Amino acid sequence: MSVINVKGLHKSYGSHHVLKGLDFEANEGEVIGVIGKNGAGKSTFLEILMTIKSFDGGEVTVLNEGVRDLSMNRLESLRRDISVVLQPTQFYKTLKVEELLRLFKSYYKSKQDIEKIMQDFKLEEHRKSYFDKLSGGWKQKVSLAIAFLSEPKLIILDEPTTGLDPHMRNLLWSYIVEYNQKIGGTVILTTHYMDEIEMYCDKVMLINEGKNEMFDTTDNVLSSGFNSINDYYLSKVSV
Ligand SMILES: Nc1ncnc2c1ncn2[C@@H]1O[C@H](COP(=O)(O)OP(=O)(O)OP(=O)(O)O)[C@@H](O)[C@H]1O
Repeated sequence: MSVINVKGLHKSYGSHHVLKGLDFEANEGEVIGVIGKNGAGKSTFLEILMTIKSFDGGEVTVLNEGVRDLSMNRLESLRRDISVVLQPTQFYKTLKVEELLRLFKSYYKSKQDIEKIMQDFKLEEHRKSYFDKLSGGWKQKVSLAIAFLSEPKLIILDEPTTGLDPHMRNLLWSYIVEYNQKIGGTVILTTHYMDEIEMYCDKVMLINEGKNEMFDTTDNVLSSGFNSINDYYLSKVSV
């Protein structure tokens, strides 16, 4: 089943034309990595899928809803099925980890057991820590736990593992993979780590010059004569 369908997507910031007719599709249960050099438009693309950024042309359908002309009610109901990891905001600062999870549980009207989430994400040792005082990796873990609280159909993650140590990176990926396998949820993420794409993603899209220069399975890319996704990237994208 199609979860996201994008056709001919255009997005400009003033006179800066960032996305120039991008096509994309995600089906239920797929893990898709979006790659491209700095400034290629990856975050812009993800934010459009998250329904938090407008666009100038093309069609974007998320969970069977065309997102351009949705009423606020329909948009809110659509957003309930999508989890995103956003940059932590000011208000996180004054809350402890456990309080934050309880707050989002009530916000999402989630039936998930906070204790179980806390165990799954191994957050117990920081239960009483203020979010603001945690290291970057721990903040990422808490943000992911929050994302999984709502049992979303779709998870969109912008560079979820940037700046994390290798163990933390593995741990985050194990949560993503488990969510994907247990619930059959769809995951779309950006990363600059080509090894992650190779190990964990079913498909990969390369955004270059505002378009999907390549969108294929990682297996197909590797069997087309490249030793790694990193080799592919280096051969296709100029500095
Ligand atoms: N709100 C904005 N206003 C103006 N220009 C913007 C805005 N957001 C992004 N841009 C520009 O659009 C282009 C694409 O940015 P975007 O953040 O989508 O790229 P990216 O591929 O995610 O980059 P990176 O890998 O560095 O995170 C960049 O040139 C950026 O400067």
